[in-house]
Amino acid sequence: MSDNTAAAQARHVPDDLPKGIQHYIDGEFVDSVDGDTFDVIDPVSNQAYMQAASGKKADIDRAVAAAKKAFDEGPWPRMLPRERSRILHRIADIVESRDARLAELESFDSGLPITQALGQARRAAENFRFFADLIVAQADDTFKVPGRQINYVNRKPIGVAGLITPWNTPFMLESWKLGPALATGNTVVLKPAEFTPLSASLWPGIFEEAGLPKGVFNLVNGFGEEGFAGDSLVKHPDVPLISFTGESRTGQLIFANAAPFLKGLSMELGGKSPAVVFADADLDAAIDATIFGVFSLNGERCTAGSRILVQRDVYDEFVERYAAQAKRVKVGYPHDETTEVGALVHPEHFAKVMSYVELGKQEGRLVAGGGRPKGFPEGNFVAPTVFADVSPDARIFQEEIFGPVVAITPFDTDEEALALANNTKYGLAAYVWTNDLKRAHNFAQAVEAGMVWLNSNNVRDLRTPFGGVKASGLGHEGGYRSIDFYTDQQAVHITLGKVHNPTFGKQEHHTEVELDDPDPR
Ligand SMILES: NC(=O)C1=CN([C@@H]2O[C@H](COP(=O)(O)OP(=O)(O)OC[C@H]3O[C@@H](n4cnc5c(N)ncnc54)[C@H](O)[C@@H]3O)[C@@H](O)[C@H]2O)C=CC1
Ligand SMILES: O=C(O)/C=C/C=C(\O)C(=O)O
Repeated sequence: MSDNTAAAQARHVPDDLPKGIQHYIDGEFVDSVDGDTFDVIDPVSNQAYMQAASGKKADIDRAVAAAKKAFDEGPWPRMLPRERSRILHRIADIVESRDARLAELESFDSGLPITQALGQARRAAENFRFFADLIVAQADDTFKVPGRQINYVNRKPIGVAGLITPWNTPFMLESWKLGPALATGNTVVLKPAEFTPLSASLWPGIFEEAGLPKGVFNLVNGFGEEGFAGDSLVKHPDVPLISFTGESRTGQLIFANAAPFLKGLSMELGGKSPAVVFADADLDAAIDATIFGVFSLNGERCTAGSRILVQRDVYDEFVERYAAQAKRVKVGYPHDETTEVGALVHPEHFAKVMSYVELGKQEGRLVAGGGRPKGFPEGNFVAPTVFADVSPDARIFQEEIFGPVVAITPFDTDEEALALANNTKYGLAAYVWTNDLKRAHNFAQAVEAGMVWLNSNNVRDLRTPFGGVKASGLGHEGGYRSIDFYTDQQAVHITLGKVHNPTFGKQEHHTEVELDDPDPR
């Protein structure tokens, strides 16, 4: 593709792009040991705009060795939570102060609309600030026990955490893991998604400026497959923890590869979440929220409400109004502040989403979109696409598309709505629209989803857990669940008074412990 194409002319290339993207190991930017690189492309022109270092086992070995040394010998795990918290707050301040630049780079690299990329950059700062506060507020359990014992929980950082992240909102999802892993005193090796390495290349500067000690944060770019960076991180014996966000089938592979090492695993995986609209719902609110729920972040969002189930009494009205609104969603260049849906991340992903759009034309009734939008002859642009009357066994009802494509299906009764909602291998999120309080809560109790939003948009307080059930994940991140994942909780039992030893082997009667040394409470 030449530079004269419409897309190449329309794209906005940020000033002062780095010359190339390197790894960052033990406080230094470095190339791959074998010198290998890969092309990084922008999704508007699909042209390579730079090269990134392609990490393999040797690079992961170097990064893990640096992180292990920083853990075994460095100050980070030994600092008081308050001291680490100060550095994390500084990181949050720096991220906030660079939000516009971060958004510009993220939007250019990933195709996310600039206004949404800005929101995600601010959410990344919030993640650091939240864990900076949480680690100081953390109260560990202490119990007074009969026999003048005290039992308490000693939380300890675990070691080198391997963090493997996807491309849909890269910087923010990296912060999701970096915040708690660092707050709790671990050291890390981050392996960002190969489609979108640009924003991650800003972490080293941010961390250095905030005063994070050398070796605590390490970054290895590259692919996930066997022998490459992701796989090598999972199989490294000195990495006891892997926190992974990505596709369910990648999660299964990582699970298997980590099994021989019995590693701690946190898995945030795919989704095909239902949005259930009952006839008594506030339809205006339900339509606005379900439009946002599947078309924001270009539809490349794990919690997308990509199956909308609508009660038959309002089905025709809903479909008509929904399609009309979907047609008004503004597709545009990612850097344009009025854009609501930008360009999908990569031509491979674009081809996948387009293949589902074509399949949908056989499996459902196309009522909006259906392919490349007018005015965008190149680049990874897909018009917001709506299929109605989709049967529950259709592939577009069952499979995660991860793009701006939604399937709408009618139902009659509450029982049918629940059965349809649960009729998928995934269980990440569910959204329910009804004005009947009992119905809403009963549905929430029964639906197979890690997160449920009732008459509500996808907004999560950082104290609540994020995670899925079934093929959508294993474990939860967020709030104290993240602190639990990134720490060992050692139970310590101590006797303060007289020790009541059992009399085994002394030919005496074996008696119950006597409380002759009363607890002074
Ligand atoms: N549940 C959640 O919290 C979220 C889940 N996701 C899911 O992420 C997916 C989209 O992201 P993708 O980047 O396409 O996922 P992916 O699974 O293809 O890749 C994710 C990361 O894993 C690495 N990887 C691939 N194979 C690996 C292996 N064998 N060993 C170690 N690492 C490996 C990749 O290089 C990348 O960094 C969607 O399924 C989406 O639902 C996205 C955001 C949030
Ligand atoms: O920060 C959160 O609470 C949610 C993030 C959600 C996504 O990244 C997603 O839905 O893809």
